[in-house]
Amino acid sequence: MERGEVVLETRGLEKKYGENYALEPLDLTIAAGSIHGFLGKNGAGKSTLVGMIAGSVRPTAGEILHEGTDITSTGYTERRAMGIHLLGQHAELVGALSVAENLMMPNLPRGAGGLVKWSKVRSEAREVLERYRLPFHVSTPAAELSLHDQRRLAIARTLREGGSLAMLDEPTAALSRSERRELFDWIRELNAEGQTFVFISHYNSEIQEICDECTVFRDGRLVASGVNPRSISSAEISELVTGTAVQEFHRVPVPEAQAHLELRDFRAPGVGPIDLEIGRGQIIGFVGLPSSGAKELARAIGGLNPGHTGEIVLDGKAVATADVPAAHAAGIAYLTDDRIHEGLVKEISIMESLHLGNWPTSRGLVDFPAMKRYYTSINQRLHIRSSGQQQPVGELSGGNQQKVLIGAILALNPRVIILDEPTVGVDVGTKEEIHGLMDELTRQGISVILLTYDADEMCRVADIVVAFQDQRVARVLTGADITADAIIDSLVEHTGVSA
Ligand SMILES: Nc1ncnc2c1ncn2[C@@H]1O[C@H](COP(=O)(O)OP(=O)(O)OP(=O)(O)O)[C@@H](O)[C@H]1O
Repeated sequence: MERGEVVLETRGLEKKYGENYALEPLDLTIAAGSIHGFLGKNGAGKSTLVGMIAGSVRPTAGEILHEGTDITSTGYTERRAMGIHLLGQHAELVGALSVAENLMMPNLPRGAGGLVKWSKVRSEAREVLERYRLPFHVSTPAAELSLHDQRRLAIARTLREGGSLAMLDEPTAALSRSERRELFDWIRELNAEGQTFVFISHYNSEIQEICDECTVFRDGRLVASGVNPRSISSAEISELVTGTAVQEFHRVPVPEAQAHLELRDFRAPGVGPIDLEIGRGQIIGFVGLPSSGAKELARAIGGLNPGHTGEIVLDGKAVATADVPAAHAAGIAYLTDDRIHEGLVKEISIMESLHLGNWPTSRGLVDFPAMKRYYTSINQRLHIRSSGQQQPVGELSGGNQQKVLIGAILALNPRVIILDEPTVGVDVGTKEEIHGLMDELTRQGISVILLTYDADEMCRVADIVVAFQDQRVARVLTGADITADAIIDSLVEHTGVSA
């Protein structure tokens, strides 16, 4: 197909759940050889649209044409064979299967009699791993890779499959800067060879860097199309997405504060010894490459990385965080970056999810009015897009699930909160609301430990940044020294690897 010809077209394509539109009737074209961005607030309908194009979500009405052929009733597998691929928001790997099998499925090379040629599976997989510079062993089961590495493997698989249209739904979520850079290099390389992409991201800078054209959705409706993201400013993109001007939140730093959380000769699997003090009402950032100790320490404090020695002292008293319930009892709550496996139970309603394991009671009975009041207050604050408090969280969009998870952490009334990638998957407006909320919590005396791969976010909200390397604290940044470059340099200096 020639560059510029229509590779995909939708006519009156719509999706309703019950009476509610996830996506109103939509006419859209995607040009061959383009990198087409889909932008929009949480719950705007972006994932629904790519799901309908890929064949994993059934439209309520309308048509989808691929290279001029109506594929509306064509199944998901057939669409893959036609070259339509979707990398969804979750890794979508088969945990029990090896890296090689995950990469080569469903088209495993076969010999006479249909027998799988395993040596070929492994050698072809090795080539893909080499091409995408992924240091995995082909025989390792995917489940043994970290969430982060599973994501990289899933990206490599989608890009390897190529075809006429590759759709990437928030592919950079929780990737480090260097991995983003690599991903963009791969995308550009493949695009130069003619590959068409749909790219979904909540980062305006990424949209401006990689997309030729974009379409903007709001609350299930197309609000702008044919937008060249490089011809407008980032603030203008934010305004298109949210419908209002978005004010960036900048925290007034709290450089010093009375000790609140202290770690003394603290050691946990993959980290230590650590001696560290966190002041009351401070936001302290932990940065580090995978296995540096940053995440390991945060998880150990939150009770997710058992087997630690040494002391955690909170408000002058030693506390136990041997597991998550113990950490909660001590007043320490951890917001996971893995909401699918560690966060939410998909079948449970929003209202119940906000109190998972911690239902308010009155005279020994579940206090439903209190649960309802809490739902209302969180909803006023974070604007969860849903059909109501009873909707199962599994039916919410990714960003709205994240809002529920944040609400669930706050319902624990913690004294210390550990936020692991709190704004991944949330739209530009909500991101600023979450930053404002963090600031407000610290003014109430709550201390925050923040992990984020977004250096800009770290600079805007952290009072102190602790850089980890080789399982120890390598550097502490404060005040004007907290800059994106300094954060990246502090990793590069010690490792020679760019962050
Ligand atoms: N199975 C379902 N049942 C009911 N409603 C659903 C279901 N799946 C999605 N929705 C609704 O469809 C709407 C669009 O969701 P979608 O996931 O497409 O949003 P999105 O633009 O991708 O958002 P995000 O940026 O948060 O990922 C949301 O309001 C969501 O709650």
